[in-house]
Amino acid sequence: MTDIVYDNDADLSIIQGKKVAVIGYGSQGHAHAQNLRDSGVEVVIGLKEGSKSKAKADEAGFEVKSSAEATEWADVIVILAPDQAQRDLYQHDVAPNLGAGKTLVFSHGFNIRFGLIEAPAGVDVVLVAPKGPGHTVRREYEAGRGVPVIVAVEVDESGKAWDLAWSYAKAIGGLRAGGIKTTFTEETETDLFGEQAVLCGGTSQLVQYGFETLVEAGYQPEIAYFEVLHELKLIVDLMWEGGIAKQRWSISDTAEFGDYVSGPRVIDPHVKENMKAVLADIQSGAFAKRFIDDQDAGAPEFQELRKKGESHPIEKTGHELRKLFAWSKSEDDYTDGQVAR
Ligand SMILES: NC(=O)C1=CN([C@@H]2O[C@H](COP(=O)(O)OP(=O)(O)OC[C@H]3O[C@@H](n4cnc5c(N)ncnc54)[C@H](OP(=O)(O)O)[C@@H]3O)[C@@H](O)[C@H]2O)C=CC1
Ligand SMILES: CC[C@](O)(C(C)=O)C(=O)O
Ligand SMILES: [Mg+2]
Ligand SMILES: [Mg+2]
Repeated sequence: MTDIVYDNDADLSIIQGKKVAVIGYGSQGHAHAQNLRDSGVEVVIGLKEGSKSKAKADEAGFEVKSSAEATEWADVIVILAPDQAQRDLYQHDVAPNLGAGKTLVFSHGFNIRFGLIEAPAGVDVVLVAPKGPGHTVRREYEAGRGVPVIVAVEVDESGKAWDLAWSYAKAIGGLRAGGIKTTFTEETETDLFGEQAVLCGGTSQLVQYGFETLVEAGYQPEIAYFEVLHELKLIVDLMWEGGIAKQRWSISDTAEFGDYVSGPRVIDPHVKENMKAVLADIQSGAFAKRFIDDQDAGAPEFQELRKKGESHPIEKTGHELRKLFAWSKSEDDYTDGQVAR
């Protein structure tokens, strides 16, 4: 069994003794910044000129500097801008202000693994990657729990990079759930695979096909939505609590038998071959190149795919239905006022 690191194995005072700049105040950025601060760490936020996020960081009571000033001020610089923005941000604002003895922290290894960022000599480079969305990282911390983290050290010039990384992981709440050692390569490739093949890409496509199949057969879209999307969370919650076995224990025997006979008809062995092809594109760098080249060109492919996803009929059905839930809060709270985003 892999060693799992918990709160008692890490020294919080290490990160409490550092000045930390969190660059980016989005999903991960706001969560790391607020959890660090609640753990007694001195934090400033680094943002670009005219940033839309500045108001939120101000409202939360943080000092906001330019990314360059924040990097110059800090001992520990946490790069939590979007992956596609990190290369330019690093070149223009971070690198010129990175003195020896500082530490760079990432939450995803993309830019290091694919050679888009190369830290200078004298700088430690570490990864503390929560295995969950940033808003959950904050929510769990506030609830006295945490989201598991995986932790890596790419460069350990100081000889103290691991101690600092575990201390940081503890401060954001990750070691309440547990931390596992990894490498930048393992984190990057498994994270990209998980989100593309199963968690985001695979699941979204499965749900859309399920919805389309029922609606095209003449069933009501609202009932199709409940069946393939709403209830998915309730089923996955059981898997999360006790594995696939607990989910199968809770459902009816009819559902369990259908699971065994029809699951492999839908997700047949070709799907595993497709997954292997997706993994190969991640490992070779083909996916990273496609993503970054598109971003460099103004993201035409990304924008077109996003628009197509947003206009799928399941989004309209879901938007209307969720408004009717008694516990529903405005979707504007987490979509910046836009439907489905
Ligand atoms: N989202 C998640 O839950 C997870 C993300 N990660 C990793 O965490 C990192 C951050 O991702 P995520 O939180 O999704 O990012 P977001 O897209 O939520 O980050 C947006 C933030 O970055 C700011 N930003 C954008 N460009 C720059 C720039 N050039 N300089 C400074 N700030 C900038 C934005 O400012 P503005 O408002 O002005 O645009 C905003 O504050 C990535 O490496 C990602 O892979 C890892 C695990 C999970
Ligand atoms: C599953 C998507 C993710 O990898 C995450 C929330 O962990 C991401 O990049 O946002
Ligand atoms: Mg990811
Ligand atoms: Mg992830």
